[in-house]
Amino acid sequence: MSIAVLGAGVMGSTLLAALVRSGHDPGDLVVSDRSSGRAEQVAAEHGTRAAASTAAVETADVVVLAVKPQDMAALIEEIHDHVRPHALVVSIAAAISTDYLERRLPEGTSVVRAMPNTPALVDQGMSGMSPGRHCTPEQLDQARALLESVGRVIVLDESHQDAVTAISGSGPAYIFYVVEAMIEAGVLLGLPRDTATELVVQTLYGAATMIRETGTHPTVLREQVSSPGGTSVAALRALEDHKVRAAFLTAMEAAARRSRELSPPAG
Ligand SMILES: NC(=O)C1=CN([C@@H]2O[C@H](COP(=O)(O)OP(=O)(O)OC[C@H]3O[C@@H](n4cnc5c(N)ncnc54)[C@H](OP(=O)(O)O)[C@@H]3O)[C@@H](O)[C@H]2O)C=CC1
Ligand SMILES: O=C(O)[C@@H]1CCC=N1
Repeated sequence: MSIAVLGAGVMGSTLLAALVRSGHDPGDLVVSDRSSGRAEQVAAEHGTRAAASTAAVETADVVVLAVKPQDMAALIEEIHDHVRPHALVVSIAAAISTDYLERRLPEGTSVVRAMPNTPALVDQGMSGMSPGRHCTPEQLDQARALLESVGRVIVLDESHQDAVTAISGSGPAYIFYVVEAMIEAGVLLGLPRDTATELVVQTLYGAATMIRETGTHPTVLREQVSSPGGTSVAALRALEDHKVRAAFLTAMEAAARRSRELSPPAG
């Protein structure tokens, strides 16, 4: 199966690397970018080919659109006459609906909208995907296999994609922000920065592994850490005083709203 990745930025290059790691023949993979130098550099790193977007899609069974939402209209116009009749188009762009893609691609083109995240770089990604009108079950499986090469995948109604973008798409940014803040706190408390970093990163990794492996509700896990009258409840009281939980709710509402704002009209 031949796959073209259009856009060799953070996500395009991450997906390309993962496809090679998961056993795809690099000869079946081609990457393009607005900057041909960037496409060639990314292709060389992974032993794949680089080409112009038009040439890349001419031989592709699956076309991955990995450009920013603002660049999508121009890219689709560019490739419109070159997409193969039975190709599957998978867009990973925030805010771009399947309806928008279907109206601009040749009539009947099969489309999947997906929202992965950057932990795909270490095969621990989380993707939510939604099929378009013409996507067959086999093509949905094809898209699933592609995204499973970088982590977990759920299929859900497209009406939830702004929420997926706000939670798991942008989610790594919030987690890194919390990690930064905890490291800074460690430095404030007198720890060397590398010691603070090791303590925080392993704590995050351990806590995430516990949630995943025990299946225990996070509230129960938090209660297990919180000794009566102890240190954890003192810290959690301060987080409540500063309305951190409310801040997270507001933040993710803002991300979903931004996703809706970025969404161009379908017609
Ligand atoms: N970063 C993330 O965490 C996630 C991003 N996404 C989505 O993935 C998409 C890509 O994001 P990201 O990788 O971060 O963005 P980047 O800006 O890193 O990568 C996009 C690349 O596409 C290039 N490009 C622009 N127009 C074209 C074109 N017409 N043909 C070929 N290449 C083109 C850009 O060039 P130039 O630099 O010149 O603009 C850039 O190199 C976005 O739509 C985003 O919403 C989804 C999930 C997570
Ligand atoms: O910030 C963004 O717009 C993109 C979409 C999800 C993660 N990064």
